Amino acid sequence: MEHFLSSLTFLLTLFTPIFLIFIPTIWVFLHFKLKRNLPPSPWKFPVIGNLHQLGSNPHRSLQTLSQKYGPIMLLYFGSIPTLVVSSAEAAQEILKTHDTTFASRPNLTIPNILLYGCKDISFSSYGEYWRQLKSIVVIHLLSNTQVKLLQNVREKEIGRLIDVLGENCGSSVDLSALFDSLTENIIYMAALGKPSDGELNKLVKQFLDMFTFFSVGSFVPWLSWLDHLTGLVGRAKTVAKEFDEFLEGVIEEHVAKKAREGTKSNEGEDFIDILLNIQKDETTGFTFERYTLKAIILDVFLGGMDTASKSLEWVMSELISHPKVMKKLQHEVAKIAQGRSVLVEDDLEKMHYLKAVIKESLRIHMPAPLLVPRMSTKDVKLMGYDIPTGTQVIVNAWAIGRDPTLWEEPEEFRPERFLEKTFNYKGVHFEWLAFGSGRRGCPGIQFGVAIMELALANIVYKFDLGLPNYGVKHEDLDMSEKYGLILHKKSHLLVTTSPRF
Ligand code: HEM
Repeated sequence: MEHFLSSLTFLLTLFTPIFLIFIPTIWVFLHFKLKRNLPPSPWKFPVIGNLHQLGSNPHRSLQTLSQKYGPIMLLYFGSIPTLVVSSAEAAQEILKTHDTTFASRPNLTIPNILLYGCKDISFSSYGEYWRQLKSIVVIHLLSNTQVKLLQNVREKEIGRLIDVLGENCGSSVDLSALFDSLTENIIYMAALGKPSDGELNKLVKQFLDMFTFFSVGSFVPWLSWLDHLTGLVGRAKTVAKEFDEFLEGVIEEHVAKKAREGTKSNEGEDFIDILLNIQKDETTGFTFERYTLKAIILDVFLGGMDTASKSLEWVMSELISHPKVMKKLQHEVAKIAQGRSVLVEDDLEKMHYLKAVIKESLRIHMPAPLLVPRMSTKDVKLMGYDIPTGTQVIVNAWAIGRDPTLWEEPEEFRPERFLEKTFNYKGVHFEWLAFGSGRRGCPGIQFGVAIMELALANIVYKFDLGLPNYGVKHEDLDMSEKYGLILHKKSHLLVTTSPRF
């Protein structure tokens, strides 16, 4: 009995403090958790959360879910709480009012491996490192002046595309593939100072493809070993190593050339030259390592490669499906060309309808329909809801671009609506977010738009475009989408061309 009592006393002495500390803590935790006003959520499965609800076209599935749960909803991508925003008002809260709180990026497996531990601009966390990189890119690589300096590269490559179309008049040509080569060539020349070749193309394609693979570890961290088991991590490491060796080679070539020729003038310098200059110049205030330089170049491929070409593919498909719009556009460009054989960049300023056509196409077919995911870095109150730190945020810009409360007959391709609106590309109008907005907004707008406008103007000026005679009417052109790194057409756009003069 005495032994029993002493054991009891011992247990009470041990557990009483534990109860006294833990029970109130658990109570406080539950109280606040239950009291937190979280956004509405659909029912979720254990482990995978709501991932099964994303389907093959997440922008569409999320739009459908938002029609039921509202413009701010909380989903779980595996164990990662993910806020999905589908109205212009909510997007403004994220991208403007609370921009700094949502300016970080989630930690994802593939970008981590491919981009030197996310040491690039697109995926690095918000902070001083990212700020420096973004300034370098905005001031030195993608500024208006720099984009203007690349005018001859664009004109040459677009001239080549026009020649191919001219040589193939009457036969079926794969316009999607031609747009891909056009942007590839321009990006390679701008970034590396050399034209594309088969090997490099293969490498870049492998690199971009890696971003489309699903990594379990990004969403269910305790299952990250599965990414090793499936070979995903191994494959990503191989691609990263091959690309790194390639970039090292190109950078060394640039260093050797500079040592041979000295710095005569800045003319004709590519992005690697410019970055090497900044790295050497102590007065710029930027110090960075070799891996940062390589990560920036990779970002140029990542951000620039498919965005402009797939946007051109969509806009041309819309024009072929809407002959009246095509005629109106051809009328505008012909009036400005006044019989000259080619249109140059100075002509573009006056082409208001052309700009409206491109904006309308970007509204319906946003290349990055869900922008790039962001992450909250502190607790914040958003439109009455409590959003905890570490929540991933997805802005469904595609759904906002088709919101019937913002756009009359949103499914209709009607460029005229952009003649009435004074929308620019900079993301200050939250109902149209093709390039994102705020601190993490796209720095490549001028670069991308310059390619699209000049290519489109010259193609429609020189040629009438039709569909190969397979019995498909222009209004029945297949417009199905394929979701990927960039939203593109499921089937390539095959066309026939005939000269207009
Ligand atoms: C039609 C052309 C393009 C479209 C539609 C486009 C669209 C976008 C979008 C939607 C974002 C995410 C913005 C956000 O999260 O708010 C983005 C980010 C970015 N884009 Fe573009 N882009 C285009 C061209 C380019 C080009 C040509 C480059 C570079 C050469 C580029 C480089 C980047 C980079 C580096 C970021 C990440 C910015 C950051 O995280 O701070 N983009 N782009």
